Amino acid sequence: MITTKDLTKVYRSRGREVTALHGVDLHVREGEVYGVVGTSGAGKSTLIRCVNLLERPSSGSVTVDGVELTALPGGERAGRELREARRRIGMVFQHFNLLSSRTVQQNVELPLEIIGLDRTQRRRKAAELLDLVGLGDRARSYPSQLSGGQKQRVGIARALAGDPKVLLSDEATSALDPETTRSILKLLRDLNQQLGLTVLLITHEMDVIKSVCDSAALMRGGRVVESGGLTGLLADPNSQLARELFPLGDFGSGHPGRTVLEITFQGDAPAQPFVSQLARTYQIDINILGAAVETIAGLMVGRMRVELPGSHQDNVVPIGYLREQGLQVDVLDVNGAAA
Ligand SMILES: Nc1ncnc2c1ncn2[C@@H]1O[C@H](COP(=O)(O)OP(=O)(O)OP(=O)(O)O)[C@@H](O)[C@H]1O
Repeated sequence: MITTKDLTKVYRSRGREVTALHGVDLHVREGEVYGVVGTSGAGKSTLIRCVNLLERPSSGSVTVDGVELTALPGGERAGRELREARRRIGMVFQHFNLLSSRTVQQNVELPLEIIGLDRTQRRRKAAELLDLVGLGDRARSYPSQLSGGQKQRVGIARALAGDPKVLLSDEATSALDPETTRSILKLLRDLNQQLGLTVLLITHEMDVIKSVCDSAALMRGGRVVESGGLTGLLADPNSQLARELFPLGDFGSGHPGRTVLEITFQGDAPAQPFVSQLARTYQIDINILGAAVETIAGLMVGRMRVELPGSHQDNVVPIGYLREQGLQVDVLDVNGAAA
């Protein structure tokens, strides 16, 4: 649904050049919630602004819903085709960007006025959208009379006015408290499911990725350093995103002459029995160094670090047994890294 190829953005101001994006390839599938995470200055805002061409990339291409936006004419002012394509891309902002002199309903009607809908159609559509975001009873309020979460709901209703297939969210929950953040993320998830909306969001919070995203990309220094579906990333022992999403903590790394395993299980895989089954089957003492269970992307994921007597070679058969149970098993070296 959204593809960027070799996207590069160089800002030039007062003789200085900053390369904010270095050849970014991103692929967001239809109907998924995709999160881009990274620390400040990683290039997230630049990336999301390049996706709807609020910012013109220096090179590379952006395709949304089959239309290559970067191939459409438009310099300082967007041409008609680009404006049409943008209408199918909604955007929500960290600071809501509502007009304070307009009521909630008038804010939602604004993009409908630009499209040229008449008054009756605008009213009907705005009322539907406000109902959808749970603010049907606040149509006549002004933004200053609303809480942060309610303002963001108005921002979301406005973003949906052009019946977009794609919603871009630029740190939509960063200005909100944790409980309001949860309710806005739930709303985004509900809209994704009810309307089949594809959502691309940027955030600096791993919790946002964990609670709402199907896929994620990690950005650093203007580059995507890792990306993929969350379940796949969690099964990858070398994934840095997975470690940040699901930190195991410092459980220690065992003793020389013993083997440390990291066991990851997902969904319905039994959390406990495999350790006792393994101990019984092979008559070995198993030392549990640590364990954690979390719900990520709606899926229960667990990880356990255990220590077995003997070297890796001595434990080839028990390790094979665990893998036969459908468990992801990684043998850690003495420093705790996957061998
Ligand atoms: N308009 C601009 N002119 C010059 N440099 C810019 C401009 N916008 C962003 N930059 C620079 O580009 C780099 C990436 O910035 P960007 O805002 O995309 O990162 P970010 O990951 O969104 O960070 P943050 O979360 O702090 O907004 C930074 O070095 C920033 O200083």
